[in-house]
Amino acid sequence: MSGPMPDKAACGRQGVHSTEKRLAAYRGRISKRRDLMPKTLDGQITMEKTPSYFVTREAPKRIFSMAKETKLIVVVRDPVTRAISDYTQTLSKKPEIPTFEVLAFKNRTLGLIDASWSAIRIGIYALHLENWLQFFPLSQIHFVSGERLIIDPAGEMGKVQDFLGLKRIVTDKHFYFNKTKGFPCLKKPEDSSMPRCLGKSKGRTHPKIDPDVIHRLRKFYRPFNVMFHQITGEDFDWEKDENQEIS
Ligand SMILES: Nc1ncnc2c1ncn2[C@@H]1O[C@H](COP(=O)(O)OS(=O)(=O)O)[C@@H](OP(=O)(O)O)[C@H]1O
Repeated sequence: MSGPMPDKAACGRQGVHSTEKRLAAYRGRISKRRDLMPKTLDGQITMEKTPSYFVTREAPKRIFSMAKETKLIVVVRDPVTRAISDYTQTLSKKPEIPTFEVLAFKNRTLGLIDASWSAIRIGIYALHLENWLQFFPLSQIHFVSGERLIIDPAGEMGKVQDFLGLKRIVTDKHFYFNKTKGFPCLKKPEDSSMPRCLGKSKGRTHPKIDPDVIHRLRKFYRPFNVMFHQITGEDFDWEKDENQEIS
């Protein structure tokens, strides 16, 4: 950079000023976007789905300042399987990326996991949750088990409906299991006469990962899983298969 350096005070003022400007612009965008939304009528619930919010540092504060009574639903699955699923999705778009085994380590000889790799970082649920608990009480956050959502979709959906204070309308009779896909499908959604199953890009086959790497990852996640279990009071049963993915 060339030219005279601005003095510190000016730099500071400029920083505050531009932060305020950015915040004002952000609030403006949010309120404009909100004006475009249809009104929520009596008896309706407005829902928004952005998976990345759970791991976005600023999200809890922003959502809290917009509507502190918001109910939050987070779908979690075994973090090791989640990391492999995440990698599989990236691999499908960029086949040239290094192997999972290479990306997972900072130093493989020392067994040092690369926790800055997003596929791994996202699965440290306890840390992300602590960020949300600075603003929202645990009673406003509901966790859906990704594993149980596959084997017992009606049971998991029952708990979601209870959490939202809704009558249990979605039940067992709304689902059937698609053996080819390995996932449940909705028998007949309201807006169609056809069943609705997961799209083509879901349920991709995961690459086979070196069992030693899975073992190392299990060890890495264990304390965070324990912490997550202690905070939520829920057991997600992720500790069964030492060297294997939980599907
Ligand atoms: N309804 C339901 N029940 C259980 N599991 C589900 C469901 N919907 C998505 N999935 C699985 O979640 C993984 C990521 O899915 P998505 O592609 O929708 O996620 S995202 O769009 O990237 O956020 C992906 O996991 P894998 O297929 O194992 O890699 C999806 O299959």
